[in-house]
Amino acid sequence: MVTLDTTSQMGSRKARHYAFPQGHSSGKDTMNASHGTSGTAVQPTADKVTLIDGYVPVIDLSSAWTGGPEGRRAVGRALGEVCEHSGFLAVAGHGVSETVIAEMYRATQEFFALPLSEKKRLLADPDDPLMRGFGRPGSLAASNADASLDRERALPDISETYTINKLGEPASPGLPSDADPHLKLPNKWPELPRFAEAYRAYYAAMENLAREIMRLFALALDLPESWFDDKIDEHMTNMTANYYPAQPDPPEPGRARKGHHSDWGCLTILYQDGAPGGLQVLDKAERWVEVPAIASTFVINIGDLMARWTNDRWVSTVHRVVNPPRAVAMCERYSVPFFYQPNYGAVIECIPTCTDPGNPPKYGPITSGAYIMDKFRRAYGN
Ligand SMILES: O=C(O)CCC(=O)C(=O)O
Ligand SMILES: [Fe+2]
Repeated sequence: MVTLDTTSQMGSRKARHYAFPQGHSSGKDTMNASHGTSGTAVQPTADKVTLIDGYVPVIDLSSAWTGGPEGRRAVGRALGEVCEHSGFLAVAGHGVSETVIAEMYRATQEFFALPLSEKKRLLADPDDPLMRGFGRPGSLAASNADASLDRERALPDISETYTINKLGEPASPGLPSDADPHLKLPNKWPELPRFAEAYRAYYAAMENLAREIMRLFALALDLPESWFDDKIDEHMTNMTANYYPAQPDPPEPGRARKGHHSDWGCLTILYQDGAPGGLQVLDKAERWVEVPAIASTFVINIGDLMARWTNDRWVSTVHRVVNPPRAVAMCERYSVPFFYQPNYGAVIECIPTCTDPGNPPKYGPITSGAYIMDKFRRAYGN
């Protein structure tokens, strides 16, 4: 699948990226198809929801689609347990077309391969609270509640980003009249063949998956299955492609591909390729645990807003993206998170089943829109 020649690349200082294995574009959806992912492929079995156990387990969603109410409850239970423990998992059986994923990945590689001057033509409007287009340098670690802004901003993440949001689409969700009009700035599309098409198709697939996962989350929280529906039907989700360039020279001490942080929104659905210098999560013993890229799965994690919504019953776990070891420093990496963010006006306040007399609500109400805009200001200074 993925082969790495670590002996000669430092000499050539030539960036390496992960090619699709032969036959990938057949359009067939199989559990073993792969597009730059590595690690063990997982095989769903009819009678198991948890395919691989651990701090970041692999959960098979198939029973939620095919197993009737009992299947949905079983998957909901499994998701709920993980969300209380690590808040990080990989999902198989998600139903997203391999072709849609492969097209998004191809488009992503093509975009970041453009000359910097071309990418800068799509630079995010400084007034855009959601930083759509080619992102400014920034530091995710600066968004942490306890961060020293000056220190973190002096050590920006070693990545490039490109972001779209549904609010920037022609038929975009409504906003209250007092909302910042810049939220409606249009998405910035590169003039690359089939790029916008690939991104829109992938975004739509993520919207479907996220909505379904929210329904399973409702079951996990002993809520009616449709409880979240009217809070996410006009969601304002940023989909961000991350490009982590090769590192011919050792990075400045203290700088990482992405500094440690927790995600801000409700849940993140992450596509990651299997290149070295990847994702790690902090476990309960404060050890960094690698999150391998497993073929045909997505990583899912809970964000701060969901932790707040559940009165901290569910956890938003700290993670980071490390620099590659020097022996493979010429390996580029790509990842594409879909940061699911409820409707602008959705009021996030303690979910009724997450409190009782001995466990009062810890946080006051806040709207989804105000919350996310504040996080952006911290990380990118807008
Ligand atoms: O690149 C990754 O695997 C994760 C990136 C990430 O954590 C983020 O963009 O919030
Ligand atoms: Fe993250």
